[in-house]
Order: sequence, then structure tokens, then C-alpha cells
Amino acid sequence: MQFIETRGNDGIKPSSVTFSEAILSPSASFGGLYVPVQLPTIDTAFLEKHLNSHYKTLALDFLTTFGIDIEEDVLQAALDRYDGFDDPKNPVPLSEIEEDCCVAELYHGPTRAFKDMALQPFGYILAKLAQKRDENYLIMAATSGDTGPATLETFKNQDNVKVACLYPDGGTSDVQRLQMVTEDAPNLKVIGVKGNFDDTQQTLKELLASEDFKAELQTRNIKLSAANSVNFGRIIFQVIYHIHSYLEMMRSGKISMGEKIYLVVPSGNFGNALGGYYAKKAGLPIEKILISSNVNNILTDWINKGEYDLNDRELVLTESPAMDILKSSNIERIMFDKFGAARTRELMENLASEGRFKLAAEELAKLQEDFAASYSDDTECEKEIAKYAQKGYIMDPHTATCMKAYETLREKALPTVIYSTAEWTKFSPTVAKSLGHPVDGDIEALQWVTENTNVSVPPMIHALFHKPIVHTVVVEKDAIKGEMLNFL
Ligand SMILES: N[C@@H](CCOP(=O)(O)O)C(=O)O
Repeated sequence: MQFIETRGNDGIKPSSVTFSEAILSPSASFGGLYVPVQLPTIDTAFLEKHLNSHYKTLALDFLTTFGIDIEEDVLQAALDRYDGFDDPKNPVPLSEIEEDCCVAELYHGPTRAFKDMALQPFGYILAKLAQKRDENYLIMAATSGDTGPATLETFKNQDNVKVACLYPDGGTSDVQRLQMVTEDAPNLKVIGVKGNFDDTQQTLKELLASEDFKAELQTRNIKLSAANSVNFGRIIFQVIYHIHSYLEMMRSGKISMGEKIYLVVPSGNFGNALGGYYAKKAGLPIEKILISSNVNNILTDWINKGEYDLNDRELVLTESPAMDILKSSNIERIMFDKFGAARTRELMENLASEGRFKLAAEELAKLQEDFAASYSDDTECEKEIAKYAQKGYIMDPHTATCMKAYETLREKALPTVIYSTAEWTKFSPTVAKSLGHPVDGDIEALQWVTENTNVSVPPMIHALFHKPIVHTVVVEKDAIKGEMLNFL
């Protein structure tokens, strides 16, 4: 399988690359991204074959069908990382919360967020490639809370790889911050940035596209890659759990083969939703993908009106910080798929120069064939958390944004899978507040929620409060590059 570029080719970079090249060097021509030339087919035969498969068997078959240039023993070992999840046989359990609605819990890995689903195996593969080639890599990650911890966890103590993780100071939950600043390994650098997530991601994208920065790194014998969903190595693993969810719905008798379902995806950088879109395009019976946001609802406008406008918006800090994003990376891959490279380049260049673009009516109609969107503010989310707690299910604030999408966007009465992207333990003060017991800090909130509901706190979350803080650097945006070079 070859990979091509969302904004076309500049005549300098190769016109297509292999999977390993795309993940080791994820910046494509004109600042674009890599996408596969085609997708494998997920047909009835494929689904039937995996009705009783272990998650790892399904994943290996999907990756093999994709035809990526990674040896099978490396893929096997990468997938063995799922053995460290709560239930190795089923890393993504589904819980029924309504008769026609299940929550797919993507957070049962080491950092309690869906990012582990991709970063655990992807991190293994990237590090192995670097080691086999005897090359050294700086892996950059920009995070609004979940990607950072998962990146540090997957790459810690890996030979040939150093990580620079950028987070917005004050823009994550306390648990998310602690997960990063207490992660101690000689190959990890965590940098707090005075700014918001978009500032950190903008820096990452600029450095990734900068030939000068890459040349500077080359003098130290280091190459540059990224752990965010701009890297297709993340996306490929984010397709698989959508297939798994469908199979789980079949296994539990909620659907029969071929019956369509809705997916509801809380979205920021749109990698999770893109995975669902690719699964749908490959043949998984999905009616539509319903996108939920918080008040940083630029994706809602993109899908409902065809408008993507940064000009009259300020990024707002919310109780669902992982979605506090305005410059969403993967809309580009969707637009490439629907409108082609030339139009994608034009739209993305308009966004860069004018801060906005608008889709034509027929383009919007194409987008709406696959997506619908809504958003919820913090108060609405708190009500949903309280409502489902009463029914015995504790959800985090990102998952809570999905409930409005589930309640209002479905045009047909079809079974629905909602994606829970993070465990409530990362946002316990919001959960306690939603349940009518506002408290000051995480320790008290975790204790109160566990004493008053049916959930428990995993040991790695408890342990965070006793670990020494090893990363204390907080810098202005302009100082990020220098800070990373000092580390190297
Ligand atoms: N929501 C993310 C932001 C980065 O997204 P990614 O999927 O591109 O890594 C976070 O929690 O860090």
C-alpha cells in the first residue's frame, strides 16, 4: 500500500511513499498529510470471519489486508501491547446505557484514554523501525490532555527515540498534567507552554514542515516525526476499534449482519472520527457518524454550514479540555477524500491566509452524506453526567457531549455506539460537581465519587499523587524550539 499527499506533490518529495516512510516522516508537500491510495474492504466475509476473533487477531488481519510494509512479527509484538489493558481479550468493552445505545469504552489502557488504543502499538512500531534502521528520532507531541500521557507512556525508555511533549499550561485537567509531569525517563521532555492547545500544535506543525529545523536536527544525527494524528500511524489503529464495536454489537445480539448503526464520536483533532469514516468507506455498515463537540464548536459549523472560520473565535477552556481545539488536523484528510488534492490545498491555504474557508453547497452535501454534528456546553454535560449516574453509569465530560448528538441527530431509529474517549478518573472534580458535590481537588473528588457510586479508581491514577514532579519547565511559545534543542 502506498501513501499520497492531501495537498498534491511539490516535485521534491516522492509522489508516493510506503507506510513506514509516511510514519517516520509524516509531513507531506505544501504542509499536507499522508493518506492511503486505497482502503481495504470490510465486507460481510471479513466480518463473519472475525465474529469470534480476539481483538488482536482482528487487528492483525486488518493491518495485513491494508498491505503495510511492517513485518508480521513486529505487528504481532506491537499488538501484544494490548495485553497490558484491563481485559486483554477485549480491550474495548461495550456497556449498554439505553436499549438502542452502547458506550464503547476506549479508555482501558495504561493512561485511561482512547489514545492508548493507537499509541501503544504505534509507539512500538515506530521505535522498532528507528532501531532497525539505526536512526535516531525526535518525536514531537502536542496535547490537549490525552495524547501527551499516551505518547510518553508508549515511548518511555525506548532506544533511538526521544520525545518532546508540549501541553498548554492550565489547559488540561490536573490528572492529565500529573500524568505528564511525573513521567520520568531519560528520553522524555515535557514542556508546558504559555498558550492554548492550538498554539502548541501550530508550533509542532511548523517545525514538522521546516526544512531548516530538520537540517538543524540532522547535524545532531536526529530525524523528526510526530505522535499526533497527523501521523497516519495513529489513524490506522483508530479504524480497527470501529470494526470491533460493530462485531461486539453483533455478538451481543443488538444487531444482525449488515444492519446499519450510528457512531457518535466526541471530536477535536478528528482522528477518531476519521477512523470511523474510513471504516464506513471500507464497507462497515454505518449509517452516519455523529460528531459531538463542546463550545469550541468549529466542527459543528463545518458540518452543519460548511463554514470553517477562526476569525470570530477564541479558544475557550472547558470541562472537556481534550476537545478544546479550533485547528482540527484531520478535516484535511476528509476533504481530500471528498474533494481531491487541488481543492484541499486551496481550502487549507485559505484557512492559513484568511483564517477561514467555506465549502460550496454541493461540497457541504457530500460532507453531510457521512456526518452530522452538535455541541454541548459544560452545563448540559453536567446534566447528562448526573442523568446517567442515576441510571448507574458514570461517564466523563467528553463522553457526555455525545448524549445530545444521540438524542437529536439520528434520523433513523438505528442502534448506536457512543465512543467514550477517557475515563471519568481524569476529570473527577467535574463528575463530583455534576453529582451535586463540588469539591476542591482530585483526591477528594475521586474519593467522594467512589464512595457514592459503583465505580473504582485504577491504581495508576492513585499513584500519580505520590510521584515526584520531574518536569517543571513552562515557556513562551517562541522558546519551545530552544527548549527542545537544549534537551537533545
Ligand atoms: N485531543 C488531543 C489533541 C491531540 O490530538 P491527536 O489525536 O492529534 O493526537 C489530546 O487530548 O491531546
